[in-house]
Amino acid sequence: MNILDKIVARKKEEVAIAKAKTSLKDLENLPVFKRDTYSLRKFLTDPAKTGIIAEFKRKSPSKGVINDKVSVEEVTTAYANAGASALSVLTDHDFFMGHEEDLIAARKVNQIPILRKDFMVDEYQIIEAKAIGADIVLLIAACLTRQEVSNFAKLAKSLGLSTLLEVHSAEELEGNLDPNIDVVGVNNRNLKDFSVSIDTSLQLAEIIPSDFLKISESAISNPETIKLLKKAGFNGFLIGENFMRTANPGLAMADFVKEI
Ligand SMILES: O=C(O)c1ccccc1NCC(=O)[C@H](O)[C@H](O)COP(=O)(O)O
Repeated sequence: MNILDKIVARKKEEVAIAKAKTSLKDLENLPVFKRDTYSLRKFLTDPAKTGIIAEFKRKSPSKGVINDKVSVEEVTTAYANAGASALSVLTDHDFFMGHEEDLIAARKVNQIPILRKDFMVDEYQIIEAKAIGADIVLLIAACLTRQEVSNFAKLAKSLGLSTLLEVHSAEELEGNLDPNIDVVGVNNRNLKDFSVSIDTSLQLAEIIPSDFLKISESAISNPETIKLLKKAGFNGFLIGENFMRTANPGLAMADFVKEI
């Protein structure tokens, strides 16, 4: 079993527990569920923003603990003030030391789109994402069938959420380009063996149809890479560890954006 298989197996158990604890009706009755959402497309194409989707990430399977000393409110507001187009907040507990409460806290203090960074395996999580304050859901092609991608993206659209489809290869891209997807993300990290290469983004950029915005995800650690990715047509850049490994991730982002 590779790490992605393990995460997905655990996620299915967690969803079963969550469903037994909180009904869909209870989620839909929360005031936050009824709010207007922020559009990822709108914020990614705003020239006043940087295109960076800045991630709050305490721990990862590939790096272990990155930073468990900082506050989600302080870091995410500093990211927003540094020009983030959107925020990404991990809500997976077991593998990333994240929590739904982190996203709830980030929502209370930010007025830009927030991605629920988790492994979606069930429609329940899409509804839950809206109920905890997210604006964007992540659909990882490697974890889902084409039918699930299509169904989940349709549900997300009906709730006013943006959908980010994550791919790592041409095979994952082809057949998953559903019209309800807003943005295609190319993950430079192979989630099965943790190898990373920016070339994955550069190669796939050419075959992502122009009607989808595109972002590059993972292993982005210097401004030169952003320049290269922009030239290849990327509208956005998902960055976690490079900021989170410092004592002051918001300041790290502010310094980084001076160079892009
Ligand atoms: O980051 C990991 O080790 C990882 C392992 C298994 C599944 C997913 C994983 N990461 C999720 C991500 O895609 C990243 O958190 C995100 O793209 C930011 O990457 P980075 O800037 O390299 O922290």
